[in-house]
Amino acid sequence: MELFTYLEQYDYEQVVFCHDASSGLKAVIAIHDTTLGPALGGCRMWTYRSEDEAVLDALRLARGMTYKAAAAGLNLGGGKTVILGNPRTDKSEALFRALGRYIQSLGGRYITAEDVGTNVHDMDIIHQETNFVTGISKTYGSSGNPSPMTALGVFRGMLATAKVAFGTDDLAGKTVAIQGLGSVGYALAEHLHAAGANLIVADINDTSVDRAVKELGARAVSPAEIIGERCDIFAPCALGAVINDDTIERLRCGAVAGSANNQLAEERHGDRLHEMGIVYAPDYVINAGGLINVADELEGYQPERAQAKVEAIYDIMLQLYDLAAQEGLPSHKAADRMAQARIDQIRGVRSNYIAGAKTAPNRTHG
Ligand SMILES: NC(=O)C1=CN([C@@H]2O[C@H](COP(=O)(O)OP(=O)(O)OC[C@H]3O[C@@H](n4cnc5c(N)ncnc54)[C@H](O)[C@@H]3O)[C@@H](O)[C@H]2O)C=CC1
Ligand SMILES: O=C(O)CCC(=O)C(=O)O
Repeated sequence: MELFTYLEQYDYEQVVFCHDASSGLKAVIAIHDTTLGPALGGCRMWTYRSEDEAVLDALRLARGMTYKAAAAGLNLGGGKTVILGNPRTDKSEALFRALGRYIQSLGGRYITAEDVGTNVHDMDIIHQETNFVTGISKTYGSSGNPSPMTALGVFRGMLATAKVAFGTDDLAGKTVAIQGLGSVGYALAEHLHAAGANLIVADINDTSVDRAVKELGARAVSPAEIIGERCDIFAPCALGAVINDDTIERLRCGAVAGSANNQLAEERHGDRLHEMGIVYAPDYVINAGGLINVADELEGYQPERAQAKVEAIYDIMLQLYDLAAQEGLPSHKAADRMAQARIDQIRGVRSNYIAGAKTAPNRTHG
């Protein structure tokens, strides 16, 4: 990868390569844009096939966070960390503390949280070295695991999507195919079950699939089949780039709405969904619930306030679909336009110098 060419193309601010020989830490912190505030985004731990793949993942995820915060109305920029390693075998206190020290060295330009492969316990370890971490244990006055709020936001966004795709936001009797029953996917399945939806599920981990079959009456299919299942809504809740050249023509759904980041392998796949008449819920708008929840910590966490903002994803999604219809745009392009417009407006407002300006949210606990 031509790194600086890529950074220039999408206007990234900073990439930090973190290496610590004693703990074995190899990580990349990508900061895309801090116009609206400090970059906040989770920390992913994954067994990447190559270093290039890891760097690109960090970059793509960080840029998504810039737009996610902007579209959600938060005063935060976009960043993300990836740790190269196996989350099952390579975790240690030393590794997360080494990362915490790198995050501390950025002086608040970047704040971390959970992502795939990391959890509240890992964040608590990072917290031993830095306050620039969210989603730590509730005993610190923090918000804990963001996944339930992400799932709630996706559920609310799915209701809005159904309204546009099917003319009703009643999901009773609708069929939703969920790819990935992890922290978010399973909690989403529970909301859908409670709303009377029929579930089709797949995961590479049989335990969560068996549980969904038993507890939620879901029908299980293999990970290879799920994307081609006939359903009303396909919900990608595993990893990114699932809508790609190999999968897109197999979709048999009226809408795509799920939690995974970077669902579209390329922008043109969003255009193709639009041509196919499939309503696409832009990932970074519908999955902002976790971010909204952890961001609330920066003002002193209040669960009711955070939940109200997460539930408002329903309204943001409807505004977005309205904009897309008015402008004749595919929804992913309308989302980019909505997010970029806010960043540009606030950049203009902030161009006036004022002494002692509030530049970042204040964390009210340690
Ligand atoms: N946890 C959160 O609050 C947020 C998560 N997201 C995104 O949502 C997605 C899911 O996140 P989590 O639930 O936290 O992760 P997780 O790691 O708990 O769950 C992912 C699940 O997907 C399964 N999976 C992996 N590959 C699969 C495949 N090929 N087919 C079917 N299942 C597969 C895994 O076995 C696992 O159960 C990720 O893309 C993440 O970046 C986005 C915003 C916030
Ligand atoms: O929900 C989180 O863990 C923090 C935000 C984030 O990293 C994300 O939305 O992808």
